[in-house]
Amino acid sequence: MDWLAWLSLAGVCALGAMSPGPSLLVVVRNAANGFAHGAACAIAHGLGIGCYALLTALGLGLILTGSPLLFGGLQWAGALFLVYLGWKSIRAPAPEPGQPPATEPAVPAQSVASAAAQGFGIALFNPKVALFFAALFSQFVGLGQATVTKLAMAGLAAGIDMLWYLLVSAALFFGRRKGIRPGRWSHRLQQLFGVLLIALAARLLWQI
Ligand SMILES: NC(=[NH2+])NCCC[C@H](N)C(=O)O
Repeated sequence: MDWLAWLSLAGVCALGAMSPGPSLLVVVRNAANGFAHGAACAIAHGLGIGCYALLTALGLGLILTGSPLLFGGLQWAGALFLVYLGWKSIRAPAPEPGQPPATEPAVPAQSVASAAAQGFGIALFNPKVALFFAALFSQFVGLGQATVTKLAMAGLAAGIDMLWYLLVSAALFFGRRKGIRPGRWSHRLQQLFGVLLIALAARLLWQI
């Protein structure tokens, strides 16, 4: 993989982590119990993402060596799914001006360990994550690719997710004190995510 491929992988992972969904909800709800809860949830979520991403990269590698034809089919299905995700992100409705962002009730006060368990659990059971990594990695796994490359891909995805949700927890903790709220920028980021996903899928067409 060249540096451009690594860069686009990192960009899509970052925007994937930033897009709203069940994982964000779980981190936000746990962060409402305090920074330690949010951080534990974020770190465990990142670890869950790492396990998932590694299994997906290794699995795709096995499929590619066993049946290149099946892999080709998966790669196309993955590209179509990325276009679909991208389109949905671009078309996502903007928040109404002046409307306060939905505030999530905190989960009932519980231990930091239980916050971590929730983070790990949602990474494994969030259906968006499974499809996302299968589609994304099918665009980057190649024949004869070293296992360490796949490990690095999974590590990159896990690290980015972890960092993002740690930032979210910190922003919620400090922002709540200062009364800062996430604004329109999250909508713009989501649209940028959409464009990047479609560009990535288009790369497959280019390679033929
Ligand atoms: N890189 C990823 N797709 N990470 C998983 C998080 C997905 C999404 N942000 C959610 O909250 O559900």
